[in-house]
Amino acid sequence: MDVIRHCSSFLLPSPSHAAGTDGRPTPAYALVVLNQRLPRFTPLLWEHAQVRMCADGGANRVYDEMPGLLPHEDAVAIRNRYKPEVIKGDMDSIRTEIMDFYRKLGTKIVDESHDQDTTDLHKCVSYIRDSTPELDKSNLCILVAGALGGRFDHEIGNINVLCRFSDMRIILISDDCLIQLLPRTHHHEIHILSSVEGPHCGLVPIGIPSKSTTTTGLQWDLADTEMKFGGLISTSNIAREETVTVRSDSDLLWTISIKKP
Ligand SMILES: Nc1ncnc2c1ncn2[C@@H]1O[C@H](COP(=O)(O)OP(=O)(O)OP(=O)(O)O)[C@@H](O)[C@H]1O
Ligand SMILES: Cc1ncc(C[n+]2csc(CCO)c2C)c(N)n1
Repeated sequence: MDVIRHCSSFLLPSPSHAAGTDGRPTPAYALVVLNQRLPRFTPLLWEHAQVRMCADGGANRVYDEMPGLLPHEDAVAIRNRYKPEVIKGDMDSIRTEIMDFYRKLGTKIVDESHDQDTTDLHKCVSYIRDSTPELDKSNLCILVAGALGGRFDHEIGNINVLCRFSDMRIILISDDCLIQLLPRTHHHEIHILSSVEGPHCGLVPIGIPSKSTTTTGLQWDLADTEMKFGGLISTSNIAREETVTVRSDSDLLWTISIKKP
């Protein structure tokens, strides 16, 4: 079975640091900003990304909160510089003046108010998959800012997007942690960047129980272990080694804490 290697180098500041540790190419990143308080490192994610989108009310957040994250720069200049390429959603949360502001700057607005069966994050991921020919999909990683904390129905809806697009690399990010899906179709090698993440982590079966999961590099490793809701799931685990490996017969969520500055 093929191995997928994971590394949170998008949390590191400079492109040279972010270029990977072993000569492998850095992924191409797309950023989706949701309607939640912006994580403090959103400007960094923005710089790493080749395409930046806002999900509906996420555009309010970029307009309102980006200047506060870059307090030494002029707010007007910040708002003009941090311009999403696309705003997509059912448009019931974005304020009219924000939509007008970004439209005038050239942002593409995609109104899908007719679709009340998929979330705005789902709509944005579909757009990135289907309407961004400039992005190299073989090496694409979608970073989602503001996906956690707040309303639980939104959080679980965001996690469901990981499952609905299980063949895409999508990472949900908050100030405190990140979450991604480890599909059962691959073995996984997770490079831990201990300067910015860990040690607290978790592995959780999603959808169906796992009959067998095996890991290395954790304080409480699993050895052909069963995991299920209502039984054992791995929370409050600790990443002990620079590389954590995971193999499982079912899709798992991997989560790791993000260090405070
Ligand atoms: N409190 C939250 N926690 C996590 N994600 C959120 C939260 N609020 C919004 N989001 C995410 O941001 C996206 C856009 O938010 P927005 O408020 O525009 O959604 P919405 O469609 O108006 O939701 P609703 O109608 O249920 O309030 C949502 O689809 C969701 O992915
Ligand atoms: C069974 C079921 N539950 C909830 C919704 C509502 N809903 C789900 S996604 C969405 C769009 C949010 O921007 C809305 C309103 C539905 N359609 N079907």
